[in-house]
Amino acid sequence: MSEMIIQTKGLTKKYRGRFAVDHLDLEIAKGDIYGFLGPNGAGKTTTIRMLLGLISPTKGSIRIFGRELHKDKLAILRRIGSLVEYPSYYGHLSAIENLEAIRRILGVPKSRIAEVLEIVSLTDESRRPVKGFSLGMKQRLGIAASLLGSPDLLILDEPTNGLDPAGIHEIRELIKSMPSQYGITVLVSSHLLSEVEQMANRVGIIREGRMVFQDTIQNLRLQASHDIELVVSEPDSALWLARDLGAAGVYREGKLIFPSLDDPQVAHLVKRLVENGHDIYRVSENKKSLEDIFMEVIGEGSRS
Ligand SMILES: Nc1ncnc2c1ncn2[C@@H]1O[C@H](COP(=O)(O)OP(=O)(O)OP(=O)(O)O)[C@@H](O)[C@H]1O
Repeated sequence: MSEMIIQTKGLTKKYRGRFAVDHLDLEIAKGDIYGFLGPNGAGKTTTIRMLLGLISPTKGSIRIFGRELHKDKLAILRRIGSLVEYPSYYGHLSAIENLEAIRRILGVPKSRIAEVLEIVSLTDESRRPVKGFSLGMKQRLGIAASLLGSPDLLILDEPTNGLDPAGIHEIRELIKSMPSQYGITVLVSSHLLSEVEQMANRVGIIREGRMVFQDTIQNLRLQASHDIELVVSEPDSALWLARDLGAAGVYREGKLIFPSLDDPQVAHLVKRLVENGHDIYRVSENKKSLEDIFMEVIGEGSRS
């Protein structure tokens, strides 16, 4: 099994008796781009604040880089870069000057500023006052700042929130390069699956503080049921025959719809229908989009 970078057990945060985060077991391995998903108010920011040691858990444990966060906080945090909500800058100062202020606090070499500006493709704009930057450029500058300390782990809270499609694309490409080019593991939160599905290899979905799904995106797709749709010559009697065979379906918009039939069941059903004199015009699979599956998982599905 690959090395765990973040592992929480029963991580819980209560505010005035209400669970903001409820017994969360996060597992993020080295090299992951982990999409941390959930609707607004699900508990993502609260979880991230606990991971960064900004607030204490009510209960549960946090291990980062294999060590307990509360025992080795400073050593662990030194290896984490983060961007939580909108970063604030001195608007009248340039990108270089803003980064210089942070560099001094961190005590890293001056040469690191040019390196991080290069990584986020802001080298050409680095002498302009930040107040003229677009939101996407400001977010990239925030990521540059989080990279100054050469972190092993990057934690980004909704980095694409409020960006236009071009800005989202830039941040996505930047995040995608982190594990492969710089060996950095990434935790990125979002309330939209579409924003993380093209960059994350694993996702954790939370709803009302609880983990409802944690696995690869491929397995998220697989776990969803696919409807099998049949168009036949005599739908009513075909439906009865299918019921006798144990396949409960419905007739809708000219199609017989059967949820969750596996391949042998489909083959058996088709065979028996043909044997009983039915003409079968079409057999198709209605695959749900990843977004449909996500909405179902977070309990906002219109079809379930
Ligand atoms: N300091 C606080 N005091 C009381 N309740 C809080 C506090 N911080 C968060 N909460 C509550 O905890 C729950 C989770 O909030 P959190 O901000 O972690 O969600 P989120 O998933 O990050 O959502 P968003 O994307 O809207 O920030 C919400 O119901 C919120 O109202």
